[in-house]
Amino acid sequence: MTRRPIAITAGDPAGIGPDLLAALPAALPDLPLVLLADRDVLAARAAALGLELPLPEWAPGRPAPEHGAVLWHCPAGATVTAGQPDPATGAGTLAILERAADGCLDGTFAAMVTAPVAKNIICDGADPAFTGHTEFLAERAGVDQVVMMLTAGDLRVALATTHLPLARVPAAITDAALTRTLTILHDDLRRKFALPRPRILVLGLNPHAGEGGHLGREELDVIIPTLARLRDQGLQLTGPVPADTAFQPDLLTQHDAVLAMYHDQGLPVLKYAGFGEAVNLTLGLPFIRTSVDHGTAFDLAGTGRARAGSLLAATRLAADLAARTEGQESP
Ligand SMILES: NC(=O)c1ccc[n+]([C@@H]2O[C@H](COP(=O)([O-])OP(=O)(O)OC[C@H]3O[C@@H](n4cnc5c(N)ncnc54)[C@H](O)[C@@H]3O)[C@@H](O)[C@H]2O)c1
Ligand SMILES: N[C@H](C(=O)O)[C@H](O)COP(=O)(O)O
Repeated sequence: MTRRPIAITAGDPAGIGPDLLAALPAALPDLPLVLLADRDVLAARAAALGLELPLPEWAPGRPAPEHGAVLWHCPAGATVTAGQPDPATGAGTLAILERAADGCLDGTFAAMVTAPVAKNIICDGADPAFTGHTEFLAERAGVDQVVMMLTAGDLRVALATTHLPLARVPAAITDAALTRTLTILHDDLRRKFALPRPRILVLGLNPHAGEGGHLGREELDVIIPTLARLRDQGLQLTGPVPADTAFQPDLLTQHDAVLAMYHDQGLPVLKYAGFGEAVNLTLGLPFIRTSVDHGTAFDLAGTGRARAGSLLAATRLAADLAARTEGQESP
């Protein structure tokens, strides 16, 4: 088990993040956790849910807990009402992400786990260019490319493009970007998941993987030649295969991960298979970051009906990965 604490970020203070954080200390008493949240928001949500939550407070410079949870108070920046998002809290939400990422970069934290943010609320209140944790953390860590991968049981789905308007996806699938994505995916499956020769199933972009060029040329012009070159370098790649028939048990059991070309090609299948228990990971960062598979669910904030399964799974996976990769040059 990791001795350094894991940072857990609260996400949008009006969403279900604080509900889930309030339940975490009792659910995972053995793990050292630093919860980054507004103390009043967390206390109010715990009270609404009938949870006991007297958490010791922590701040950088103080001894980190070896087990159990502590709170790093991070002001929300506005009065918070559960279920009513407010762009005035956007800057506070981003400041939490910065603190967690910087703590991972300087070695204070073994990993970070994120509860959901609302991208539009951050765009409206703090940073119009914000598109998601994935891209934000890549920039904060100074890396040019990362890979979003979600896991649900044995199913792993990674994405070649993330939070991009659909109209801009084809142009983003270039030889350089695909090469980088597949290299990161291959390396992280080896290092983080102990798969010495990962087998990756790559989807086409167009219906029927382009039907020999009659339904789109991206397969012929970019994906097929890139995969051929990477196979020559030793990567085990199948495809590009038509996305509509790729998610069948026979094919999936022969592969360790699927690479989808865009967000809504891969994630609906993954979330159908495991919504509520799945975990989102960012590969290619110089630290471990996991997250929930769901959004802010403003309709459920403060009601007690938010399920905590995905946050628990994300926290356990972060702890396992931290223990597994401790001592490696880059996790
Ligand atoms: N990890 C993240 O930060 C993340 C992930 C996805 C979406 N989002 C953001 O969340 C916001 C809302 O997105 P959305 O409405 O598409 O998705 P959502 O996941 O918030 O909600 C979709 C449906 O699932 C339900 N649901 C979600 N989480 C649940 C839980 N833990 N337990 C029980 N039911 C749950 C909701 O009540 C809703 O009916 C958007 O602004 C989006 O940007 C953030
Ligand atoms: N694409 C993710 C999903 O659908 O679950 C979600 O938007 C979160 O992405 P970030 O971790 O980049 O915020």
